[in-house]
Amino acid sequence: MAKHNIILTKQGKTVKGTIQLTGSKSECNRALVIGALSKGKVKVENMSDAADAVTLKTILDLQEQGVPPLMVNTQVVDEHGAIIKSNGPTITQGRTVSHEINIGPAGTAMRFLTAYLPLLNKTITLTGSERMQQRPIGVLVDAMRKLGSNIEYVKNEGFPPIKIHEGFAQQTNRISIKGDISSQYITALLLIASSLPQGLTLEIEGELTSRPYVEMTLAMLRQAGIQHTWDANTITIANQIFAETALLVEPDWSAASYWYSIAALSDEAELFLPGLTSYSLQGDSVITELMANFGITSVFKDGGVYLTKEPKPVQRKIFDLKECPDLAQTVIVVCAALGHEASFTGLETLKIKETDRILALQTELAKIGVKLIEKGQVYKLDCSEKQIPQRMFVNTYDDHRMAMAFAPLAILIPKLEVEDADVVEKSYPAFWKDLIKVGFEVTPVIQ
Ligand SMILES: O=C(O)C1=C[C@@H](OP(=O)(O)O)[C@@H](O)[C@H](O)C1
Ligand SMILES: C=C(OP(=O)(O)O)C(=O)O
Repeated sequence: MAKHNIILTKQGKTVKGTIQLTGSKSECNRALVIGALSKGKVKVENMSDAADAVTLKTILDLQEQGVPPLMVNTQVVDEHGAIIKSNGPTITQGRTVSHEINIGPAGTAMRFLTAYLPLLNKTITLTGSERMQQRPIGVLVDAMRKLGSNIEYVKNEGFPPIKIHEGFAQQTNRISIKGDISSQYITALLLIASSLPQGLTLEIEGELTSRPYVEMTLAMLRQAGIQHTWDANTITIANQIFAETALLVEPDWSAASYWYSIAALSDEAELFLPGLTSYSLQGDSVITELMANFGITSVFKDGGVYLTKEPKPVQRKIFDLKECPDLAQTVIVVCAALGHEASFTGLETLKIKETDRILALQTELAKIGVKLIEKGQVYKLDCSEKQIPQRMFVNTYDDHRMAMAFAPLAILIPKLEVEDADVVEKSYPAFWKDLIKVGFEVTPVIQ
């Protein structure tokens, strides 16, 4: 697909406005899977516009209607394996041996479907973008195999695509799972736990990364009528039925983080983000505390949050981002732009996200003369050669957060060109339109 670049400019260093953010991709993806598992008893309110959530909804809806998943990828083959029909929804003859779902770049959806689809007792191949095929899934596949699912790797051991064979019979109700690679594996298993005939006890081995996302899962399950116990490193969910209820998807705090960086790089800011609360299920609401270090005050009133900026010297030297990995780019770019030489921990999982985010940050920050130096578990910014150029080209590496974390630099850099502007659709499709609302100019680059 053709990539469209844009040039961002901003006159003046004041931002004022009201921005209605779309629903949280994380909450929405959970609500959609819970809705599907409950067979419609649990409704989803405030569906997110995030492309990843829309894709997941489309796939789940098609499954429910009994239509082959993502019809464009459906193939019907004869008994010798020859393709006799593909790309069509109306399959009336032949043996349907393989439906293929292509989840694109949606990591959370990939992981949730790896746990959910085996319960449907169909043979389905689950694949994703080129990058998705490099993002590990082995820990979750191993767990699903132990539970009783027959899954094989289509290309590389431990990575998508995977082929899920029909015929699931629960073999055990106790699984031990590594906690330090991705919390999404744990969430995926917790989501299906109450639908398993014997329920599930998960024992988390080692450290648990991205813990607030697991807490979000359990809180949403509880809202949907599913109880759990969590003692030390063991979470248990018995076989239970869902309550008749609705899950309300809150606005996305990860998306809000870019408004915090815009405020942090401005001289003056008055922004209102409706719908955000201080008691959010999203761990990324910690951005209010992180950005307080940069002089941003968050006041919760009128059903949302007001942000104001008061210039102040940044004191905090160490940021641990283990519980909020999606804020890493936001916070690191702001520190770099302000020349604040902080250290960061908890970045271990960044290398397996939409891109290797450490490498991407290092490459792009070098364009403003800033180094992000790895020292064991700690990353340190060296801003000694920082310089703000007149122009900068931001490579985005198919990563929405690279685009959105670097966009606020347009407040300091007169002409900021951002590669592949559509990349933001993954979680925040209205991002560029929202920037225009507060006075940014967004000009498409004619290629
Ligand atoms: O469960 C979720 O909704 C998510 C968990 C996190 O992933 P990891 O657990 O892999 O860190 C986060 O980075 C991702 O954007 C969304
Ligand atoms: C890591 C992310 O998403 P996912 O893992 O769902 O692709 C993200 O949104 O930053």
